[in-house]
Amino acid sequence: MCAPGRRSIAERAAEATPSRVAAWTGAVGGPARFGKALAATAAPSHRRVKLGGQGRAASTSSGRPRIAWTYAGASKNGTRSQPVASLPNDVELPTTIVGAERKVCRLLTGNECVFLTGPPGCGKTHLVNDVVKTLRAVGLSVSVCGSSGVAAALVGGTTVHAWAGFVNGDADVATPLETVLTKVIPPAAKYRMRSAMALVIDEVGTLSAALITRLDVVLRDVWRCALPFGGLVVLFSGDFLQLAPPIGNFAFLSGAWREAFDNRAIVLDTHWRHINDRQLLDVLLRMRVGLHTTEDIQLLATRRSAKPPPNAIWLFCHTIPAKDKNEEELRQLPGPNVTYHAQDKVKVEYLTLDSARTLLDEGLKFVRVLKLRVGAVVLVPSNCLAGDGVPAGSRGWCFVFFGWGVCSTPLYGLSFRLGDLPLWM
Ligand SMILES: Nc1ncnc2c1ncn2[C@@H]1O[C@H](COP(=O)(O)OP(=O)(O)OP(=O)(O)O)[C@@H](O)[C@H]1O
Repeated sequence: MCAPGRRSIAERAAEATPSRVAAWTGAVGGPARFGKALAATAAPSHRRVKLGGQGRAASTSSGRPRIAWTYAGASKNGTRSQPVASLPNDVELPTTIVGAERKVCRLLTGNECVFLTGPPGCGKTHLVNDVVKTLRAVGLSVSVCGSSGVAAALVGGTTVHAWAGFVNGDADVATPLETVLTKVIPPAAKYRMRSAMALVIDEVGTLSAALITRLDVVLRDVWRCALPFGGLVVLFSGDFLQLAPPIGNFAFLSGAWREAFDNRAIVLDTHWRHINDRQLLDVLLRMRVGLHTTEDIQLLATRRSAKPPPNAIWLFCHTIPAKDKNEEELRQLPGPNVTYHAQDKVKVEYLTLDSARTLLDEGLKFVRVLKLRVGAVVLVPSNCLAGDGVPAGSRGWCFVFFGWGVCSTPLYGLSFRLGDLPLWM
């Protein structure tokens, strides 16, 4: 029962359902229905099984009836009576999407898990972003994660740990499962897991097999379904020939991985990043598989210099020396600092601004206060400007700062050099 004037979750879900989606199906159930889900393991081509519960038709302002989530009575664990999202059967993909994007979207909406891989710069993250955009546009609730804060930022998501509510980080992989389920994972995270129709994880190569296994068993419990990842359809993307997990075994050694993907993968093979430098691309591709030649090493050695040019990018293994170097370079530039303060916004109901701020600060490690000066070199860390033709990793420099009306934060302009063409932002 809802208090007068307050709308039920079913009504709110129905209103949030875009008109292009025929229905969201209610899927809740008690232990008696669990057997159905277990039986479904024998039919992998139709992986997701509705666990029962009463889908309730709710009409919207347009009068179109929709089916939305409902509760199906209380269970021993109160949170278990929360609704579970499930993929609609009849998702209609836009005719404009083609190629690999179409293939991945068709597999996912057909309840097939997808592992997307390929060499560096072949567009895995780019494709993941496109797929997420398309699936959301047709009304699916898609959770997006990266294996690290930076990987998450590139796909506009959160870390896997944050999404799953592993608030103690990797410690929650080793803690007994029952403790993690009952005492660690907050209700908000369980709600998040139950609300997702698809889960996307980019840069999965650096996650350990133990983490994948833990995620799998947690989702099986939260969804009350014995299928891999509880029946949640997943898109994992990454390249196992780039970085190994810092701790533990490769993710593909997890039993859940084999159950979800077997040996199947979609492999991208168009090289976008070094498209204009075939020689470097060949060296990198040989290094990736450990087949680099003496000539490759000699070629890379020519890039070594006792006196690096002023525009060289410095790489550090740790944040503190990188920050110190940035400060040092900034001090050498003339003119005053122009300071920018990050402004966080919350778009979801289950987070307060303060908790979102803590999550962003801890997870993404982006600076809260950024100081720049005219002449400072900047680097685009994500594909946020890809729509303007500026790929991730592009370098630019601040050439002027504008004051604008009564705004206290000045606008700034950047010039990015792409080949010989300066692009003014
Ligand atoms: N289909 C595409 N059209 C245009 N540009 C693309 C396309 N796919 C990728 N790119 C560009 O190529 C660059 C590399 O893409 P991306 O970062 O997605 O590759 P990746 O395979 O994820 O790389 P890595 O393995 O290093 O993470 C990006 O700048 C991206 O904008």
